[in-house]
Amino acid sequence: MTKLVLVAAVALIDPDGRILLARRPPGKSMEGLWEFPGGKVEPGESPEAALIRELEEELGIEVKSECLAPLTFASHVYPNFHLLMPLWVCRRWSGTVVAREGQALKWVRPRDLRDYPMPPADEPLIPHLVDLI
Ligand SMILES: Nc1nc2c([nH]c(=O)n2[C@@H]2O[C@H](COP(=O)(O)OP(=O)(O)OP(=O)(O)O)[C@@H](O)[C@H]2O)c(=O)[nH]1
Repeated sequence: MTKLVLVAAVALIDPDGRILLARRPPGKSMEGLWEFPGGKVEPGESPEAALIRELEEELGIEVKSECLAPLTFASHVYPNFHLLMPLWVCRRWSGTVVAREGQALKWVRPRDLRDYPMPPADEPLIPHLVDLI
């Protein structure tokens, strides 16, 4: 079996029920695709801690673990690895979302998510968000 990669991701939801997508920058794998904020879980790190760290690094916001609610997960075979990606939802954070890594950001209504090309692992997650909001 190929390497299992654990990635923690979140649907941040604003008071209007829109979800934050971030665009993968040029030069990265799957560049230009829109994804949920998050990233790889480092050895010895909990998935929640990894997500909280990534949200601070990428978006400059502070999230408390109590404000993360598990929603669903993606399990997807990419050519070089198997992605296992739990998806949390979060409606409460402190600070203002800013693109700290120069990535494009967009708040998107669930029914419009299909207008934003996402990595193939993410597509099965969309109906869960449509149902939730
Ligand atoms: N954050 C995030 N990553 C996702 C999503 N969907 C998806 O397939 N991924 C994949 O999960 C991995 C997350 O890695 P990362 O963001 O921490 O690191 P990276 O892009 O620097 O890694 P890479 O360039 O080695 O792929 C990437 O391979 C990314 O393509 C998603 O919705 N959010």
